[in-house]
Amino acid sequence: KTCLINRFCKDTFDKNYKATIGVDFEMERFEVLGVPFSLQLWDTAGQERFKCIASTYYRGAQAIVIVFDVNDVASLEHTRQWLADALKENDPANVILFLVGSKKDLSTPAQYSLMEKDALKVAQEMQAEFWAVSSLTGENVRDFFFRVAALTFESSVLAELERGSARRIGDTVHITSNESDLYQSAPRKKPKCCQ
Ligand SMILES: Nc1nc2c(ncn2[C@@H]2O[C@H](COP(=O)(O)OP(=O)(O)OP(=O)(O)O)[C@@H](O)[C@H]2O)c(=O)[nH]1
Repeated sequence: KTCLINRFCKDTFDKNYKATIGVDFEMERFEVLGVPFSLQLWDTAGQERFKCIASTYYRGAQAIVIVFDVNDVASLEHTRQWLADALKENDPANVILFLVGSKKDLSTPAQYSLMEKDALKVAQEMQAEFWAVSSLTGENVRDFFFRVAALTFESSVLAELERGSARRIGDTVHITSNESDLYQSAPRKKPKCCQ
């Protein structure tokens, strides 16, 4: 997870493993349809002993990205448990899910296509979008995060529209302007007979 975020946010790759302790945070700015939009990326720890700290940061996520190693079947199996943990803190109806297979550079095309079948099944079960990436080569990393930004932007706009329409339904609309205001841009001339 850390390598994936570092590839996208800093365009770097470090092959030395440093476990995330608790949680790390990055912010990336986008412009979607000309509108500035920031994505906060919370990189939570995968090691069992730090899980308890990490899980306190799951709440309120707009998108959940579950990452596994495409060369490790057990890590794909484990994604169901990660999803269950993340959904304890979130309403599944309000969250966008991604299943991401990492380290694609380490698998041969034959190995990859075997694994892809299983990953697509799991993704379908989860109702998640599946992406395979390599943080080492950068394959698919930018496209993946742009997709996350596009879908979270869309869900923010929809949520804002819903809040707006709820306000309109409950409100009473007072019309306070007098007739003359309505014609400000083109004042009516008095008919000749009244002058
Ligand atoms: N070849 C290859 N190695 C990778 C790739 N992504 C990560 N690694 C290596 O895998 C190890 C773990 O990567 P991290 O990104 O730190 O894993 P993590 O999920 O953040 O781990 P935790 O912080 O413990 O949750 C590191 O040694 C990385 O160099 C990749 O795309 N290709």
